[in-house]
Amino acid sequence: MSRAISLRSVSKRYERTNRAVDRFTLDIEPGEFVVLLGPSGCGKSTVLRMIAGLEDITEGELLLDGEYANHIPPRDRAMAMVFQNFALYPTMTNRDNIGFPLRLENPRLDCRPQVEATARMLGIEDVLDRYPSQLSGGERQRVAMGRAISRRPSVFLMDEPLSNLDAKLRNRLRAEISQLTAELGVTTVYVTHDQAEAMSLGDRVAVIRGGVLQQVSTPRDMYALPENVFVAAFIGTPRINLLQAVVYAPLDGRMSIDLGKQRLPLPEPLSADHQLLRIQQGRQIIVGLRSEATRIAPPSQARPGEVALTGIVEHMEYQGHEALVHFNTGSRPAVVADLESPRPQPPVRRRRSRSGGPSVLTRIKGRAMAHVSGPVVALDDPEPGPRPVAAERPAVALSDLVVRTGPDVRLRSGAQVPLLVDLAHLYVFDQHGRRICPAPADLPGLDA
Ligand SMILES: Nc1ncnc2c1ncn2[C@@H]1O[C@H](COP(=O)(O)OP(=O)(O)OP(=O)(O)O)[C@@H](O)[C@H]1O
Repeated sequence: MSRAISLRSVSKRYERTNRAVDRFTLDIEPGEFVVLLGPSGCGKSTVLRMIAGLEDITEGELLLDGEYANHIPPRDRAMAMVFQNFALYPTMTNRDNIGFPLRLENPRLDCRPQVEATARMLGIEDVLDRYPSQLSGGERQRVAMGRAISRRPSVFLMDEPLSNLDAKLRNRLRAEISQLTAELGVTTVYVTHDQAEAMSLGDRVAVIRGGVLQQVSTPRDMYALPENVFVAAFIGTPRINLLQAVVYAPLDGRMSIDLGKQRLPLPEPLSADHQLLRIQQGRQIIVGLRSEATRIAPPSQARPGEVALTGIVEHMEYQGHEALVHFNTGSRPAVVADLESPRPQPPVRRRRSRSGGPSVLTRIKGRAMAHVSGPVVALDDPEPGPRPVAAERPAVALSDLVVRTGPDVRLRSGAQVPLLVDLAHLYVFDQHGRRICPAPADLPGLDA
């Protein structure tokens, strides 16, 4: 049996802390595999533990198969949990470890057939009579999974079960978990901070930041239509290029996006999405370009919808099957709060503000607070009103645009290279980080 799980505006407050989980709402279908994804400390494990009943819910409701379940003790929820640290009993053989939940349920049961069937499913029949200390990490995690599935639970809760394993083993076990949960048809909630793992495993992925659910979508939609800049930056490798920009919309001329030293002219007639950008005229926005949205080619080779830029090669990252070229286009990257490993930024040369601008301390405080809630994007020194095109700007971070290319392309550092940007793959986020292009589906009057 597999169950439906609903979290309705669920919050968790620990003593003397802000909400670790803040009004979290999510409906999980029976048999669905949902991944909770987010940076360290965002509240993923707390959500999982509230589903398991290991953590009280401060506010809101948990429903299991539509029934109010906040008060149900963990042992009566028919759920099994797998943790990152395997959590096996060292003095028991692996056979006894797998059979333990069965014996707990019914001490007189001969659990051997069920243990052996489970072990066969996981390919660990040969190690049943050894102890956990005599196993490799991957085998140990299989035993831990065996223990979780032996009782045929109605829900699997997995908290970073692969994070203690090396990359190769992780990939293999990932595939096995996917196959196993599909075969058993058990509702699975899986916690990870690894976006690649989330994207490859989940029927749906729920991205959390600072205890707040940002978006829940299929992996494909999450990549194609991130609802905000945080999701856009969290999903995908290499990280999406996020550039500070301003919409330039003269009454009598072509609309464009001013990236600092260069502009992206919007093709005419304007698409419905691009027309909506007109109301952003003069405001700071964030342009998102994934590494595959730009290619190295001269303007003469532009296809419909492509516009020209140039970039100076900063460095190349050879990846075997492809190469990533890091360009300086004279733009200013937007800084996304709360990502685990922000792009390294070289020191930015600034003029000291004499007119009472925000102090360094205020800016640091602002960014620290953004870890808990608030804006997902930090636009350094936002300048109100339209900005003159190609005006003198403070020095920019050296590399602001990463472009994916074939492995055989050879480029010299410092070379100026023509680029074509495919505007069909242009994302625009407003100054709060919300996606405005492609326009959100719930925008009134836009059906597609
Ligand atoms: N028992 C506790 N008492 C007080 N604060 C707690 C407790 N457990 C968790 N927290 C806080 O709640 C927040 C969410 O923690 P949680 O473990 O759910 O995050 P997470 O996303 O699973 O992080 P990680 O990936 O590092 O495990 C964190 O700020 C954490 O410090």
